[in-house]
Amino acid sequence: GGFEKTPGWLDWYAGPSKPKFQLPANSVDAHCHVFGPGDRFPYAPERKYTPCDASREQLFALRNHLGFAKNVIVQATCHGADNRALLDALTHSGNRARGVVTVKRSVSDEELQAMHHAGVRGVRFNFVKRLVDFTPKDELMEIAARIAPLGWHVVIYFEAVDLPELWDFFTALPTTVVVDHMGRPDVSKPVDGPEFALFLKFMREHPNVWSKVSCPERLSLDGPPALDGERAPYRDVVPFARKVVETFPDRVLWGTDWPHPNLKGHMPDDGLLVDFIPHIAVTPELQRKLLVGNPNRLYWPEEIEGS
Ligand SMILES: O=C(O)/C=C(\C=C(/O)C(=O)O)C(=O)O
Repeated sequence: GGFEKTPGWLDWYAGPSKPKFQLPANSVDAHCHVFGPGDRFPYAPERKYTPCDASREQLFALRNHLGFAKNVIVQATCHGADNRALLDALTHSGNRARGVVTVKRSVSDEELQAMHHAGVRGVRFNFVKRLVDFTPKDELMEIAARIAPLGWHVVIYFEAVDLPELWDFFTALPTTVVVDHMGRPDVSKPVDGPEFALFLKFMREHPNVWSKVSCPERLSLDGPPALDGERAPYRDVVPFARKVVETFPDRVLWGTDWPHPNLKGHMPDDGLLVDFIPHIAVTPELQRKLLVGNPNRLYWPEEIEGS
């Protein structure tokens, strides 16, 4: 116990609004976290920030409030490779949550099997330098080779400037690869410029690569949005997210990123983040792929008729 939250850290938005956008049935919040509570699930000693506690009960209450049917809970760096809080949430979700864990090469096959049974379907490799220290690529590739037979995929979180140096490693991964937050493009650059073109090339040339089009609040340089409901908030992010959704409609996912770790400028109202979706997936068909078809095919394939 006694974990002091990182100074300047904002708690998630209390009392999120009810979205105006009606989520389709069986929609999935495909990127969110549970943190602690610290007295039950201590934060990792090697962490680079200490979050506020964010329990499975609060996550599932938000799911119901927003109108999602399911969650994909992603291990965050503040818990390191200690996945107990995440696994506890999966086992109390009534099969309505799947997980993406962080493991070290020392993880045993029995542990991987137990995680699979609990609903884990992927591992996360984080390359964001403010969040993690360096992990040797051979260790990561060894982990990818061990989880591939389980049918798991690899979630990668990196910054756009690092894509060139990570390119050979990413394109050698033997699994489906899911990119967090479009690889954090610099939205001050043109959407048809060379930087984002490299990310689009990554997806175009590698059909095993998917992307989450989430976290506009992290990418936008607009600052706290004037959410008047009509004008799209985070307008500088919209062209980037629309480009990915419309170019690769069958390989995109969306998530709230609740409880939004490491946000200091403003904290988004999760209800208004849901209202952002129609600005980036502009037809009901694209919305259904983004929110229902794609995440259920990837995380609940056993529930799809004829699968
Ligand atoms: O929650 C996110 O996806 C984004 C962040 C943090 C993490 O992913 C993490 O700590 O694992 C961030 O950009 O600070």
